[in-house]
Amino acid sequence: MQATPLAIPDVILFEPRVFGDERGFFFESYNQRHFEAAIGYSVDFVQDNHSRSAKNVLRGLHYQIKQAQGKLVRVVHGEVFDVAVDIRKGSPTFGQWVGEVLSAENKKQLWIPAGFAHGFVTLSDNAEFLYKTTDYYAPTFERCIAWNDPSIGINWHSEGPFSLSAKDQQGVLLSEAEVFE
Ligand SMILES: Cc1cn([C@H]2C[C@H](O)[C@@H](COP(=O)(O)OP(=O)(O)O[C@H]3O[C@H](C)C(=O)[C@H](O)[C@H]3O)O2)c(=O)[nH]c1=O
Repeated sequence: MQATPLAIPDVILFEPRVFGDERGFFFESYNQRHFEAAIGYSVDFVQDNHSRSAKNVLRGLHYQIKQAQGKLVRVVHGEVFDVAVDIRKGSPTFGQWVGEVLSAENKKQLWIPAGFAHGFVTLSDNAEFLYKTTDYYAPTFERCIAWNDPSIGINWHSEGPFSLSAKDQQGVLLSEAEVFE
C-alpha cells in the first residue's frame, strides 16, 4: 500500500497493492497496522457507511461539529470527485480544499481526519461510496457548508448541474459556519 499526503498534508491518499490473476483481483481494502503506520497515530473506526449516488449527485460539504468524524473513503462502483476542506481554526490551510478522483478502477482511498468538511460529486452514471468513520452519526451535531462557497472555490471537476438534498441546498458559507477551535 502506498500512502501520499496531499497538498493539505493531514489528508492522505492511499493506493493499495492489487494482486491480479486470471480469476480477477485481490487487495486488502483496510489493514489497521499499515494504515496507522502511514498516518502516524492510532484511530478507532466505529461505523461503516455505504451510499449509492446517480451522476451529478453532490453530497456535502458535511461535518459533525461535535463527535467529529475522521473518514476513510473509497469507491467500489463508478467514479466520484472527493473533496476535503480544512475548517480547523488557526490551521495554516484553513479554508483550503484538496480533492481526488476515487473510482472502482483506481481503488484509491482518502483519509480525511476530523476537522475537515467532506463532500463528493458523482462523475459516473452511478457510484457506490463506502467509508469508515471514527465516531458515530450524530445528526444534532451535523453541519453543512455550501458546496459552492466562493471563498473556498472548489473545482468539482464536473459541469453539473448538480443534484443536492434539501439539507445541502441550505449549506452555509464558511464565514458563517461553526468551525473547529
Ligand atoms: C450519514 C448518515 C446518515 N444516516 C441516515 C440519515 C438520513 O435518513 C439518510 C441519508 O442521510 P444524508 O442525506 O445525511 O446522507 P449523505 O448526504 O450521504 O451524508 C453523508 O455525506 C457526506 C459525504 C459525508 O461525509 C457524511 O458522512 C454524511 O453527511 O441516512 C444514518 O442513518 N447514518 C449516517 O451515518
